[in-house]
This record gives sequence, C-alpha cells and structure tokens, in this order.
Amino acid sequence: MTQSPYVLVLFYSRHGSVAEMAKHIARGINKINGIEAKVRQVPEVSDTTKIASPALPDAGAPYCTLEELADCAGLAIGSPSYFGSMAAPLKHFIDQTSTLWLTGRLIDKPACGFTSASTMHGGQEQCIHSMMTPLLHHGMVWLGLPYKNKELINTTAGGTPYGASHLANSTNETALTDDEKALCEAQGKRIAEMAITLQK
Ligand SMILES: Cc1cc2nc3c(=O)[nH]c(=O)nc-3n(C[C@H](O)[C@H](O)[C@H](O)COP(=O)(O)O)c2cc1C
Repeated sequence: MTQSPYVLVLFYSRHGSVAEMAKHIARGINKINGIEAKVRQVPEVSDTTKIASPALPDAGAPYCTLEELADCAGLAIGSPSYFGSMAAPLKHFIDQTSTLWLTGRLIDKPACGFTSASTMHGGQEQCIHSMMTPLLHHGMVWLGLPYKNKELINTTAGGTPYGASHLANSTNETALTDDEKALCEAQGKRIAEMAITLQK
C-alpha cells in the first residue's frame, strides 16, 4: 500500500511550548490539499547513557522512527532553545541518521525549523540555525518564513524570518500569542506547499 505524502513535524519539548507550536504547524500543513502532517517527538536522553524512556511516551506524539524520517516529503523540526542551540535529545536523534545521509534519502526535500525560548534575545534564531546545519548536510532545502506574513512585523513576542518561535518567558508559558500561532500555521502551509512542489 502506498502511503500518502506527509510532512514530518518532529520535535523535542520538555515543558510543552514546542509541542504546542507543533500543533499549529501541523494545522497549517493539514490545510493544504494532497499532503498531511505526521507529528512525532524524540525521547529524552539519559545522564547515564542508558535508554531513558519507555518505547511509547506517556503523553503526546509517538516517538519518531528513522523510517518515518526517511519517508517524509518534508520536515518541520522543533526544539527548545538550550544555550542558543537545539536540545540534546533532538541532536541525539539526528546523530542516528547516518544511514539516511549515506543513502541520500533526504536530498531535495524541504525542511524548516521552529523553537521556543524563555527570553526574547536568548538565541531563538541561533537555535533554528543549529537545526538547519545538519539538515543541509543531508541535502535538504531549507525554508525560512517570509515577511509577507505581516505578523513578523507586528509581533511583540516570538516570530523570526528564520522560522517560527515562541517567547515562553521565565514562567514557561505554553500559550502562544495570536501572532505566534499565525506564524506557525503559515510555516506549516509553506512547508506543505513546497513538499508538494518538490515531489513533482
Ligand atoms: C538547559 C536549558 C537551557 C536553556 N537555554 C536557553 C537559552 O539559551 N535562551 C533562552 O531564551 N531560553 C533558554 N532556556 C529556556 C527554554 O528554551 C524555554 O523554557 C523553552 O520554552 C522550553 O520549551 P518546552 O516548553 O518545549 O520544553 C533553556 C532551558 C534549559 C532547560
């Protein structure tokens, strides 16, 4: 059975903000005919290098398999900003993708990034860039978020031309502003449209 094309929305989230963003990105993807969102998360990594999580998460999206990444038509990848970079669990997952790199499975597929951070200038853009680097090694086509989305100009919280972001503040506020939601959805639509275009 051939499966219908999907954009993989892949993320790590400890406190729920990035998970909330993933829902809005998926909503944008699902508004485009002919493609759907598949939402997946990565497990925690352990201090003792043993597997830290059960095979199925207690809550939220299922854990992503390498096959699900290999077969996607596009990828939206999200992480909290940790010291201006992606969080270790997501990097750990990416570091297991050498076979996909060797076989060129992700070449010419579109990818984009999203993040949540507690401070306005604490490295949101830099975190998105950290997710871009390995995906360029994979030959993916990186997408930003154009300023035709007026929320980028008006936002007083998250939102960058490099990808959607959320300002969670020190209280780990998971509720997105209307501008942040709109930018997540716009990013979802854009990656879905580009996935369809690049599949042809
Ligand atoms: C280890 C660690 C490092 C962090 N580094 C930053 C940072 O550099 N800049 C920032 O603004 N927030 C930083 N934060 C805050 C998280 O990015 C923020 O709480 C984020 O919204 C969490 O996303 P989540 O709710 O999806 O887990 C850090 C948090 C942790 C635990």
